Amino acid sequence: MGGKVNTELAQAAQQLTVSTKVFPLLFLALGSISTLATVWVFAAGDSGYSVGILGKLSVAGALCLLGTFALYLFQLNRTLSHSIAESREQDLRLKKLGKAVTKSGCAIAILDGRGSVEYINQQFEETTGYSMQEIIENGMQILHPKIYVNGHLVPIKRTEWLQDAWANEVQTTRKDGSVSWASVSVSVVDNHELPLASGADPEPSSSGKTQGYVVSAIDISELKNLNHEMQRLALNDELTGLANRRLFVDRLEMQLRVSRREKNSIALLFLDLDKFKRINDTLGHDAGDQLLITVAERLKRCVRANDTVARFGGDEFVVLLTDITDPLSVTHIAQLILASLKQPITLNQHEIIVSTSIGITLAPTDGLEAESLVKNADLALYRAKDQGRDCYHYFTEELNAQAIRQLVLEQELRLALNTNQFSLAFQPQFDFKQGRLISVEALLRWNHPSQGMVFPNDFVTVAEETGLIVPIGNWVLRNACKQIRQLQVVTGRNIKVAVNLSMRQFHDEQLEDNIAQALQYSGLKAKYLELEVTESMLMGDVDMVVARLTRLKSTGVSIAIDDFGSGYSSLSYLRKLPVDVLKVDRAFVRDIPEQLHDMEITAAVIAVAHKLGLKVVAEGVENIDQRDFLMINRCDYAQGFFFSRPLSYTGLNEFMQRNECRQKFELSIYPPEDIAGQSGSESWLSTLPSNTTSH
Ligand SMILES: Nc1nc2c(ncn2[C@@H]2O[C@@H]3COP(=O)(O)O[C@H]4[C@@H](O)[C@H](n5cnc6c(=O)[nH]c(N)nc65)O[C@@H]4COP(=O)(O)O[C@H]3[C@H]2O)c(=O)[nH]1
Repeated sequence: MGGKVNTELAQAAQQLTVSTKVFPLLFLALGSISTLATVWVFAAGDSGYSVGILGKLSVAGALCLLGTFALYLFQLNRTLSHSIAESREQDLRLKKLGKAVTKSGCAIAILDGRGSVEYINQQFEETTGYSMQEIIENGMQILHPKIYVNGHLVPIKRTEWLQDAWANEVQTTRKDGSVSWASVSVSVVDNHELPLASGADPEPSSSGKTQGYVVSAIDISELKNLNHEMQRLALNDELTGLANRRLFVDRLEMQLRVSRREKNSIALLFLDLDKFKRINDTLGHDAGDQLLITVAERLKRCVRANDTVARFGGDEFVVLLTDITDPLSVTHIAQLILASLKQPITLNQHEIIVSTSIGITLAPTDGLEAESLVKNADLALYRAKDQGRDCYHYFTEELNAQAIRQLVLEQELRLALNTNQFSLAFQPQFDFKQGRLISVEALLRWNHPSQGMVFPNDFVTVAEETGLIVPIGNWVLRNACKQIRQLQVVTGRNIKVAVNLSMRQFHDEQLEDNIAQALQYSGLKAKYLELEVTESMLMGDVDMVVARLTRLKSTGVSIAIDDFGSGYSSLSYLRKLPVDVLKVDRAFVRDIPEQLHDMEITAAVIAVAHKLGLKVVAEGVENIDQRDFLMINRCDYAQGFFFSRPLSYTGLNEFMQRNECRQKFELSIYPPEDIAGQSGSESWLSTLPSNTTSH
């Protein structure tokens, strides 16, 4: 705008110059014409005529002269009025500009060509807390301005920012010592931008000499704080304040670059609290949170300030140890962590002790990529857990090979499901009182194209981890119901079938629908289907478990607890659960009669289960002593190699046909009141075949 005003002023000045040059020329021309006319008249010699002409010419000249003068005055007046109007307008504009600067919401400072402050506006004073006088006297450096350079806050050099179009986010310190942030921009004022003196020519921009600087700043402290908070939330774990996975991986990548450059090692420790879920479920989430906070604090105390402790979520923590010179120091820190976390923690007035498992990997020895190192440490952690928890384990190539094998297994399992490679084996369960087969347990088999028969213990864990167990489990459910219903029709006997549920299936919201569909599709009545859940699946929030079991039972099926005794549930906990059958874990039956302790436990479990109105199945009965012990202790049902190995559908059919008459006979020799003290005696059971085509 200033430039336009200057141009207009220059034009007016030029007009005035032109007018003042034209007037004397006109005057001279007219004077010359009248003089020439007079000379010519005198030369002609006719004085009377000449005087007359001369007089007329003189009058004409005088009139012309007057006219021209009047015209000149008119022109001059117009130019002057125009200039006055323009200068008023410019004055007004300048006033407006001045007001805009003084009252601006931006903090504005005007500096002279040497960078000394000449003026700051009201907003500048309010934002910084300094008066104009203080800023003029001390300069901008009193604000301790800093900017980010390569991720670090550094003071701004004076020469750095006093240049045209400089713009940056600047951190300053207010008079009260608080820190603020401003978005600052600088404009240079050249001399050609200043109002021009009358008649002066505007100079080209390049040759303009710096007359001063205008610095304008907008306070962005709030925005910056918000940004900082968002960044904190994005990079830090909200609960513990530790780095989160993103920040950790960033730091890991940075440290990998440093370690490559400086040729030193780093270590990554992956931690998982043992049985954290149980603490969370029993003491509540607030206690769980408190525990995680305490663990975070303890971990920080175990490492140096420049090491990183992060929380990946849940109860997973990761520690990055840098600049390792002695590999033993990593073991030492792992031991320190194990010991530190094992110190008692008070939660909700309960003193608890947590242990942890740690997986360790080293770079560059085990890998050079952040992603693979995290994976390595995770694999090593799994191995530490497998080894009984509360310990650390280093990553090895064997672990890696095992992980690859699992990946292959996962792909093979998917193929197996789509190409019908699964089949079922059925292991009979006998009723001691009736002396007959009353039920079978359906057991999954995988007919691997190259490895032959594969047993569930070799693939169920991977199927569970990958979630494939859900479709595989549904396949088992449908086929078990279908084949047993078929067998019921063929043999005319309404035997039951027990199907194993996996953890994932148990929590699958579709399970009830899948059960209903399997029953409907097969025509099997719900009362002939039993679901086996393991003790470990029932751990946790008792109300939730009861609700889940109640929903399952509403489909009409019965529920058995498999491997009872291997977990941590008490018999009093059991009382609350709507279950029908207890299966005593094979581990207790195995050492009967050698282990007195196991015999006592088994007898106690049977007695209490009966008190709770539950039936008891003993698993893994392999010999006559075990059978007799169980009979004497009034166990209801038995299953094991002593009676029959798992059989194919055809094998089971044959088995049932063969034993029909014998079972009738055996019924009569088993009056419950006669069995006390009969351990080791011969009975109908010893006549059952212990060798049949097994599956
Ligand atoms: N040493 C010994 N073993 C005996 C004896 N009697 C039976 N067994 C074996 O013990 C296992 C009994 O099944 P489980 O405890 O439910 O244990 C099962 C069950 O937890 C799981 N499983 C089997 N089928 C399925 C299934 O369809 N779904 C799920 N989720 N898991 C299954 O795999 C486990 C192992 O199954 P299998 O290899 O078929 O092994 C079977 C069976 O062959 C005995 O007298 N001595």
